[in-house]
Amino acid sequence: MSKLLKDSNHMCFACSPKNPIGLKLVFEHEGDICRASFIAGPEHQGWNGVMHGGLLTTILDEVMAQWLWSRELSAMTAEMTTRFVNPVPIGAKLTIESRLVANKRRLFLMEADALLPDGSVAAKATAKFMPVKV
Ligand SMILES: CCCCCCCCCCCC(=O)SCCNC(=O)CCNC(=O)[C@H](O)C(C)(C)COP(=O)(O)OP(=O)(O)OC[C@H]1O[C@@H](n2cnc3c(N)ncnc32)[C@H](O)[C@@H]1OP(=O)(O)O
Repeated sequence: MSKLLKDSNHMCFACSPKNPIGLKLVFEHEGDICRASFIAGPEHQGWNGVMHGGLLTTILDEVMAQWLWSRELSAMTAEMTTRFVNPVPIGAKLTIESRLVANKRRLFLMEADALLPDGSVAAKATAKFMPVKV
């Protein structure tokens, strides 16, 4: 296992429990799905009452990255697209799920969905991750 994967002092904005301004995401794995949840507070908004889209993209990115990390695959996001389908109200519990779509040559093609409490889609992302040495 890489040193990075074992490093308990990492300060990842999205996942480190030690980052004072971080999102402190926690992940669970079920079959081929990596899942996290997040409730945006007022400090996470862009438009009044609506979660900032850049932050939503950060979370989608992270949940895809964690799918790979959990399998000890070190890879960085090389490209990512987010489709914002519905606004995310402040205070609504989001469920974010990622999965591998394909492993083509050096690239991992990933996708992720952010779901609102009623199961409707808030946002969908696709991304290409490139393996890196850590
Ligand atoms: C405790 C820890 C917790 C773990 C905590 C986990 C934290 C996760 C964090 C979330 C994830 C992130 O945000 S990661 C951070 C954001 N991402 C980054 O900073 C990445 C910055 N970019 C890079 O470092 C680089 O560009 C790489 C590594 C992506 C690729 O560089 P490279 O390895 O030198 O590769 P390069 O020569 O450019 O390209 C190799 C081949 O791939 C192709 N290629 C390159 N990019 C693409 C692309 N987007 N789509 C298709 N093809 C591409 C090229 O054309 C080339 O084809 P050919 O000529 O071979 O045919």
